[in-house]
Amino acid sequence: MEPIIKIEHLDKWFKVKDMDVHALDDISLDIYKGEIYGIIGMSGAGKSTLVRCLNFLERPTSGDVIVDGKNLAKLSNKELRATRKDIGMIFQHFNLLMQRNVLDNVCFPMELAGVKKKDAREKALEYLKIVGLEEKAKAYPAQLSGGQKQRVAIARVLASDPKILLCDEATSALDPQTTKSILQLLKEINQKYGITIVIITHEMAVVQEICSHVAIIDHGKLAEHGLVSDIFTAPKSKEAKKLIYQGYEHVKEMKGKRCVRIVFSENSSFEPVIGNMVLTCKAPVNILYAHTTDLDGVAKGEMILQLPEDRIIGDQMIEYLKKAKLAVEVLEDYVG
Ligand SMILES: Nc1ncnc2c1ncn2[C@@H]1O[C@H](COP(=O)(O)OP(=O)(O)OP(=O)(O)O)[C@@H](O)[C@H]1O
Repeated sequence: MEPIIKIEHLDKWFKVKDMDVHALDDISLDIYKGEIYGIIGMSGAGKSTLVRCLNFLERPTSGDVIVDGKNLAKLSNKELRATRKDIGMIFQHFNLLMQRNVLDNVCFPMELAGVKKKDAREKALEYLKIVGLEEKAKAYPAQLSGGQKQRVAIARVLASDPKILLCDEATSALDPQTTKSILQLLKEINQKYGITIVIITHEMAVVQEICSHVAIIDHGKLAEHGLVSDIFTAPKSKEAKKLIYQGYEHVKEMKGKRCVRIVFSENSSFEPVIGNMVLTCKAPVNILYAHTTDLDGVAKGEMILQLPEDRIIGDQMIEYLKKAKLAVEVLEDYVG
């Protein structure tokens, strides 16, 4: 199967006064139909530039973007416009037309495409129903909450029947509860219509909530990519580790101490493992953090243990946990 988005050796340079900024540095990535692909990185990493290169809002300096078999660099302007119709986009600040009501906002792209007014309204109401906002059809954007505005933007993008939906920090202006409901809606859309979704975010929680795959971008380079559950269980790059650990509330407690992070499938019997480890090594451990996360339908448990000060006993414990086939990561290098 061919990927629906193929990014090959993508490079983007910006010239700012007499300085050259290397915003994207040799990025190659395959995204397949039906995936929810997260692109995550710190501020300035190059995420927005990358997503804007996917529909040629930004032209890459070199490299190729192939969407549904079409190399965007080789298309005429007309062909590019036609291909862009397959790629919808939603934004952090929703980009609604403030002087139009909700229904007219959703109708707008259909009007531009020449759909008859009556048909457009019917379709728009259908999409408003899907996003749960039928009763707000006559309201104006100023009368809506942030979450409702993003729902309108989602209904509007669905009205163009996209194959791909790009979400640029689409939940960054929303509170955690509203974020969850918008992510749930995106997941439903992905499952119901088979739309491939690319999500740009700086929050690992967003990736963990709905993405099947993730690419970690750091200083314009691809640091690591793959299945979210694999990277969560055993992050390899320093950037992936940083992103996964940045959410821990107990980071302060871990500072200066020797801690390990273990990850296990929820149904595996980890409790006897910890208990037996303590009995075998004859030293107690401190549980600093324990949490279960649902990653794309796979329940994963994670725990952060503070090891005894005695290094030899600590080493024995690490060995014990590894022998028990748990994913074990020593945290001392990355905390703080
Ligand atoms: N139009 C532009 N002109 C000049 N430099 C730019 C332009 N757009 C982006 N850059 C630079 O490219 C780099 C990557 O920026 P980009 O906006 O893609 O990062 P980001 O990961 O999306 O960051 P954020 O999360 O803060 O939006 C930054 O150094 C930025 O200053």
